[in-house]
Amino acid sequence: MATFTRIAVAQTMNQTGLVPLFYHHDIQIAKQVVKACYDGGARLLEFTARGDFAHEVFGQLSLYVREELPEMILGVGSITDAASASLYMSLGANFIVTPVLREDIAVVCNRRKVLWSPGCGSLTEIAKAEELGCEIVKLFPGSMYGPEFVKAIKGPQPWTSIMPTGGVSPTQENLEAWFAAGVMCVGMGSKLIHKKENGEFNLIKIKSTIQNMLKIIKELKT
Ligand SMILES: O=C[C@H](O)COP(=O)(O)O
Repeated sequence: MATFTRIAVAQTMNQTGLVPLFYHHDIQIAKQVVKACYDGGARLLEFTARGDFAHEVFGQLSLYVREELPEMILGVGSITDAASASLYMSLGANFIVTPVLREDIAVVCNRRKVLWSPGCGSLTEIAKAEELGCEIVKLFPGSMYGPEFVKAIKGPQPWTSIMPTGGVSPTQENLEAWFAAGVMCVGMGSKLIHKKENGEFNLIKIKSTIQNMLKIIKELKT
């Protein structure tokens, strides 16, 4: 089960403002990426459960994080049904991210008091998610909507906490636009979890990009 409460997860999302996300089928490589993110200062990580046997990799990763990086809050993404959400919570997921809003997922996560963040793309979906107990909605795909969409939502609903994901980039300009619009944090995958020309993850660049981003986000949040 989760080792962090949903309140602790939400607070860390708010404090650090960043949720890196990635998937890899090889546990050794997955561990290296998580460690690089941790060394860069990230304290949340979403493992996107997109491959066959992803739950087996996640289970091992979850044990690794508990033993070696106990301050890291490991969650899971790309969850599309309640059974998968339950499986990953049993494997230690501290938060559940989903590409779409589904009531069955809300029910099983609320039952275990695990934070869940559903992909939403309209004010109606956001309102429904909040009625179901959602603390932080994922605006997905973020770049298709953009910071102006967030500003428009925060007008009538200043209480809404938003995490754009999909197409978010680590540049100062992009981060400034999102945080000025009022997002709580950003989710970031391909533009952060860099690969080298040979296809291997560039762990040094991942670490330095996160260090740099966290500085920028901290300034934008103060
Ligand atoms: O839900 C996850 C997104 O597909 C990640 O998008 P990204 O790789 O553009 O950050």
